[in-house]
Amino acid sequence: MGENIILKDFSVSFQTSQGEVKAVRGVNTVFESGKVTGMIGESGSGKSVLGMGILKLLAANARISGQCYYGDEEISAYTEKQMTSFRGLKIGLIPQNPAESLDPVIRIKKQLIEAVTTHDRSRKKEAEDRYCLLMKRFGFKDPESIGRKYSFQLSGGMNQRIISVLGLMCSPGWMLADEPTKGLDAILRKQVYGVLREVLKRDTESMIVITHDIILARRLCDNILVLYQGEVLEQGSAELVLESPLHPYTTGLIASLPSHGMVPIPFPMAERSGRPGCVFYPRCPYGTERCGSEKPCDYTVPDGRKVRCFRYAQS
Ligand SMILES: Nc1ncnc2c1ncn2[C@@H]1O[C@H](COP(=O)(O)OP(=O)(O)OP(=O)(O)O)[C@@H](O)[C@H]1O
Ligand code: NI
Repeated sequence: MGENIILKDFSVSFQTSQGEVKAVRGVNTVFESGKVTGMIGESGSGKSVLGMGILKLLAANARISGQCYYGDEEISAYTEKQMTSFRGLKIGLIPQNPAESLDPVIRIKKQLIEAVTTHDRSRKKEAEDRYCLLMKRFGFKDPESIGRKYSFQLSGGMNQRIISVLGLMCSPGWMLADEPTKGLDAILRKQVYGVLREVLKRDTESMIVITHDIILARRLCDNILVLYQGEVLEQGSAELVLESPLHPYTTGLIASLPSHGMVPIPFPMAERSGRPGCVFYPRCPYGTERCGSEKPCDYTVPDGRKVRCFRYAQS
């Protein structure tokens, strides 16, 4: 069995000229080894920052507080040097934008081999074998001829598959996939979904998937985290969270899906803004005076979910 990834009061803020932006706030969760955990939530809710925060791949103005553990190891305390050998080896990344993640002036094969040889030069032969095996598995019948090309000579779908191979080159126990289907049409979405399924079947059983695609999340994930303004408002089994949501925000998110009637979540009420309480209070149909003045914590309900809402507080 592999290691769990554990976050304790994990927060990320950015120092900007307009002041501090709190992108991720007080996240407590366990990403279970052997399971697929999905992160969902509106644009700007902090999904990518949380994912990249685990790998410490954040802009220079970012500040992390709280802890991130990989098993017993506190990786949030790692130096950049330690982090460099950790990334790729333990957690492979399928990043949001494949085109930006491949170097346009280095041939495909060279880049992919280097993913292994930067960690250990003696593994060149092994890397070559793995390259061939993975490329074939991802649908490239002739890995050598594709390997001589540059990323700009390939289609978006091909680059997406190559970036998945890149993430898998070092055989990491974990994969982190950031919006693997963003901006893709239905056919490519299906292809990427197939790739993730394949990765899960053959390479790693532990995965974090960031997505807007709730249908993908329902199909692929065992567990779900629901983010809103940098906070995890509900977490638990994907089936429970997506089929019978508890938090008013999750309920709203599901109801706003085309398949569920497209009922939008209400706009924030101006008179409720700027209060110190729950982040969702300005938009919440159940908001009470207490919600405006006090922050709820993560309440565990009998089915095992954790919900950050006073409606689920034990008396
Ligand atoms: N370098 C930065 N400096 C300042 N703010 C930042 C920086 N990077 C991200 N943010 C802010 O952090 C918040 C969370 O961003 P993030 O990219 O994690 O959202 P997301 O949930 O992944 O959205 P999307 O679904 O659109 O990808 C946003 O408000 C964003 O503007
Ligand atoms: Ni994102």
